[in-house]
Amino acid sequence: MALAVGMRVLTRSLLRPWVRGPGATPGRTGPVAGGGDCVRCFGSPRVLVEPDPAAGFAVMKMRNPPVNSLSLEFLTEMLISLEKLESDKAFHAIIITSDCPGIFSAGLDLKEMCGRDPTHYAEYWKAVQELWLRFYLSHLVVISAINGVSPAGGCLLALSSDYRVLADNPKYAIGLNETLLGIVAPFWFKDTLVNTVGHRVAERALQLGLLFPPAEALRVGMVDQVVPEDQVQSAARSVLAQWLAIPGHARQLTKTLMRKPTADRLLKERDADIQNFVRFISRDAIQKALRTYLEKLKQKKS
Ligand SMILES: CCCCC/C=C\CCC/C=C/CC(=O)SCCNC(=O)CCNC(=O)[C@H](O)C(C)(C)COP(=O)(O)OP(=O)(O)OC[C@H]1O[C@@H](n2cnc3c(N)ncnc32)[C@H](O)[C@@H]1OP(=O)(O)O
Repeated sequence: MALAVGMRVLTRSLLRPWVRGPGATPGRTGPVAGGGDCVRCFGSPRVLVEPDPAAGFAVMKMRNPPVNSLSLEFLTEMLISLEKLESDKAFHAIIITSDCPGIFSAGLDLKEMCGRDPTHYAEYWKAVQELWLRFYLSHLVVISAINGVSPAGGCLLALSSDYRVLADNPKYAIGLNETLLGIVAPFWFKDTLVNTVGHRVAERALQLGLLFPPAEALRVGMVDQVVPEDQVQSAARSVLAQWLAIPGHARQLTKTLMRKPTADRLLKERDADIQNFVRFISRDAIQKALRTYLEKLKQKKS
């Protein structure tokens, strides 16, 4: 409920053309991060959408610096952008990528899960569930152009796409590393990983909290393609052509056939999953582990 209200408010206030000016009028020209002009860009403070309706797709750029951590506001903005693209018949696909150099996404925002009250934890978790459900089941083709490190929730986001292209940089590790933080990946994170890499690889990766560098990620099937860093976006665009050449209804029904049983499990147990998360994250020992982890991240700098 709170999420729905939050989304309505954000829809009105945030979804606007990238350039100044009222309303979400398409067809304007404005500056793109990194220079140049972007015709018809729209988005919100943390999500830049570069649509190419003639080609049938849009690039969704995450820009929640410094590390694209998935805060409640950021999740909400991503959902709104996705919804907008899904409801426009001109779009059949999106490429999701990052605008933060070297980081695809640092995963869930630890500050949303630390030192807050149970109502906040419940609202946050509902938004996390929603993002996964919407991306995992989207009728659009979703390609991840992974141009940075992507632990935990960042990896989940990538795993929710239909195809993953990873930049070949040894720093760009990807995986569900929750156990390293002293927390546990929920069953739907686990199911998404199992569906991608199989039971044995997932079992080992989850227990050890493995973060796979590109060559390893490709070997175990965590990503579909590894390309030189400067070719990630072009490789994602190339592969998109193959996906868009398939009759849309057949591809969409097949995607649903493959993914619905996994999503249904969460849909059936959604409230229980929220309660479970709130109980788990509120434990003193878990709060302590998260604080220590955040502290370690800070100390790393000094
Ligand atoms: C039995 C049933 C159980 C049911 C349980 C249910 C649920 C529990 C499970 C919940 C699932 C959680 C999944 C997650 O996604 S948890 C998040 C995991 N993420 C990480 O481990 C990544 C942490 N970050 C890093 O490793 C690095 O920051 C980096 C991404 C590699 C980037 O490194 P670098 O470029 O050197 O940047 P800094 O480390 O200096 O970070 C800059 C700045 O950002 C803050 N930060 C980093 N990550 C996060 C984050 N995930 N959330 C919030 N903030 C983050 C970092 O603290 C720095 O802040 P300051 O500038 O203020 O110091």
